[in-house]
Amino acid sequence: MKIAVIGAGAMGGAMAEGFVHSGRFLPSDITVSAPHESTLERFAALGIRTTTDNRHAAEGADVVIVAVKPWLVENVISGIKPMLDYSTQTVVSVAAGVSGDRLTAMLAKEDGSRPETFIAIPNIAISVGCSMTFIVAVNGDATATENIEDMFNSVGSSLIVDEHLLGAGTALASCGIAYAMRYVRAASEGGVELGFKAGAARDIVLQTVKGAVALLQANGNHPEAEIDKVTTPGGLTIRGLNEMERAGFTNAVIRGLVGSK
Ligand SMILES: NC(=O)C1=CN([C@@H]2O[C@H](COP(=O)(O)OP(=O)(O)OC[C@H]3O[C@@H](n4cnc5c(N)ncnc54)[C@H](OP(=O)(O)O)[C@@H]3O)[C@@H](O)[C@H]2O)C=CC1
Ligand SMILES: O=C(O)[C@@H]1CCC=N1
Repeated sequence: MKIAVIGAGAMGGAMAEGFVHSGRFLPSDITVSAPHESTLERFAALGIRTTTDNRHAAEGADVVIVAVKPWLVENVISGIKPMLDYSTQTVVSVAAGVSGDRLTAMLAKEDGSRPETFIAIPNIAISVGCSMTFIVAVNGDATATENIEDMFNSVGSSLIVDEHLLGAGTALASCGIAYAMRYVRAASEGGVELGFKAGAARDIVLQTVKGAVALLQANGNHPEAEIDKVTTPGGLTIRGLNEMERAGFTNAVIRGLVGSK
């Protein structure tokens, strides 16, 4: 499968790197485009094909991924639309907040034809094969949907959702990875105040978070059931948890998620 990634910033770049590191795709099967040569150099160093011409990138690709800022999607699509072959090429937008209806309108040709079209919202861990990606089949038959799902499953997990859940998914997983990292930062800073050097505190927090994830994935328990095993009655953990809640921990997380939807 040949993939064109239009836009080589944080997300486009992470996707290109992830696809190559997955081992599923040859670097030469990926083409990345961006307006500035300087943006493209690090991809060329990985053997990825690069170009400053979006049309050239899209030419011959089975899947064209649009990974520019939301307000540039229309312009980018109108630039490549005349040479897209809708009978063979699938278009995927990763732009947050650009609806399926808008994409369909942007992509429609004068004869009314439209390509297999998807919205996919990954998160930045796609670069290391650990994305949580939400996929909406805007106009996708079963085979195309399977292909797109397969492509994103090669770089993490994916979930097909109705479009009305996309904002929630974006907040929880794509913005959410930043929120998880903010917890890591906060806990690391706490670790320094408690006496560890910064690097050691970070490593300790990462191993602790890894342990929490591994436990929950292994037994499928609700987090509170695992927390109950840690909170020795009258012990230390419940004092810490209650202090965190007094400072608004759960409320702050939920407000952050709802605020980013
Ligand atoms: N960052 C994230 O975690 C996530 C982002 N997204 C979505 O991904 C999209 C990109 O976001 P992000 O990567 O963060 O943004 P960035 O600003 O990091 O990247 C945008 C990229 O687009 C390139 N670009 C600008 N204009 C054009 C053009 N006309 N043709 C081709 N490329 C162009 C820029 O090139 P240059 O550098 O040369 O100027 C840059 O490489 C957004 O729509 C966002 O909603 C979705 C999920 C998560
Ligand atoms: O902050 C943003 O708008 C993008 C979309 C989701 C994650 N980053």
